[in-house]
Amino acid sequence: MEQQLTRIAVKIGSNVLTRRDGTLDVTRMSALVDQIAGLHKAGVEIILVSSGAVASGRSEIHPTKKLDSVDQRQLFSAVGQAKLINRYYELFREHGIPVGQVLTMKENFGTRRHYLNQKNCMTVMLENGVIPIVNENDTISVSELMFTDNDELSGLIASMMDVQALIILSNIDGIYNGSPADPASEVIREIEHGKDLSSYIQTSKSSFGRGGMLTKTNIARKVADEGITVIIANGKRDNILTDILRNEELRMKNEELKYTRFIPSPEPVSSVKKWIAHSEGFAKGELHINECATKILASDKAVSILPIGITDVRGGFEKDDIVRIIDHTGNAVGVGKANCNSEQAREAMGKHGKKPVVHYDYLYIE
Ligand SMILES: Nc1ncnc2c1ncn2[C@@H]1O[C@H](COP(=O)(O)OP(=O)(O)O)[C@@H](O)[C@H]1O
Ligand SMILES: N[C@@H](CCC(=O)OP(=O)(O)O)C(=O)O
Repeated sequence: MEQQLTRIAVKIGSNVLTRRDGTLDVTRMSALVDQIAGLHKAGVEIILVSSGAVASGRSEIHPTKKLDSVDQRQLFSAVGQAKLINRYYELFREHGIPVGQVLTMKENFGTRRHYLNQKNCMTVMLENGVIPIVNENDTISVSELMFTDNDELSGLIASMMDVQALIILSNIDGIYNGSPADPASEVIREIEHGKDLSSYIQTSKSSFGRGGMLTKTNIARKVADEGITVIIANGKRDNILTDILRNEELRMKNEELKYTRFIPSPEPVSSVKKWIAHSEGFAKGELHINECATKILASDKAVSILPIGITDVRGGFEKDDIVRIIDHTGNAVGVGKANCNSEQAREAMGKHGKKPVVHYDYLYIE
């Protein structure tokens, strides 16, 4: 066995759990629970990120007047999440496995303190043999507070919980090298670091999904860059999870089994850097750097952002806030945790012999 997987995250997309008519596919859900239960009993710690709240609520409630999209999502998810977690509870109970519900939102990843609180919650669940079932708190996370979709959430969870693999289950066998509808297209089996996939991805989404394949690909790339194997596979196929794990552990070449695997980076990334990598959306300001600093950052050297290389400081930020790093051509090249506030950074800007504005340990270059 090449690599014994001991902790994984599994994301189940809306489409896997819903039938064509939008109702919850309990047969599929039950089959996936059976596989997860088998893996759990074999000693694999599993964090489940499950969509399906909105879809399962939609078939339960029939509003009398027309609702806007926010009202619909809030109403359906409030009803649907209760239904969904109840189903999981019953299905896992048949295997004697306790489950717990974790509802979260984007803001909870914004500060390091909230982030560590969530991490602690899931760690204590795993330590006590409980499977965390995570979903976005759709009832209160609206518009800009929302994750792009649950793929983004699953990436954050995988990174936060230091899993070895993230398995994203959708209703398609993987990423195709063309339109999935074209019979000439094939599933890409392995994706190496740095490969540009944009020309393959269509903007179309499946009927109940939110983000589409593009977000899946972007998230998968980022998570794989942090050293985590990411797999995109078809959750509608029988025994898919069990087959993937066997295949991954033995590194067998099973030609029958199709899925896309993002090869993880061999470089380890510290847990603080992982948090910073996913915190771009919370940036409070920008540090613009000169050409020389840009070149050094792009090299393999471990360097901090020093005031001498900074040409402009934008926005108002406090010490420990997240800031975006912008290169001399105006491109965002990374994110970091500020070592001082924006006033102090402006004061030191362009000067020699000053303390770093972002220390290397708190800097994530994309
Ligand atoms: N190159 C591609 N390979 C595979 N799927 C693609 C590709 N381009 C677009 N897609 C679409 O992405 C969909 C999956 O994304 P999404 O609808 O967000 O699923 P989920 O709800 O499971 O997260 C597929 O059903 C497919 O229609
Ligand atoms: N939180 C939502 C999931 C929405 C979503 O993004 O789903 P998906 O397209 O499966 O990633 C729900 O439970 O309905």
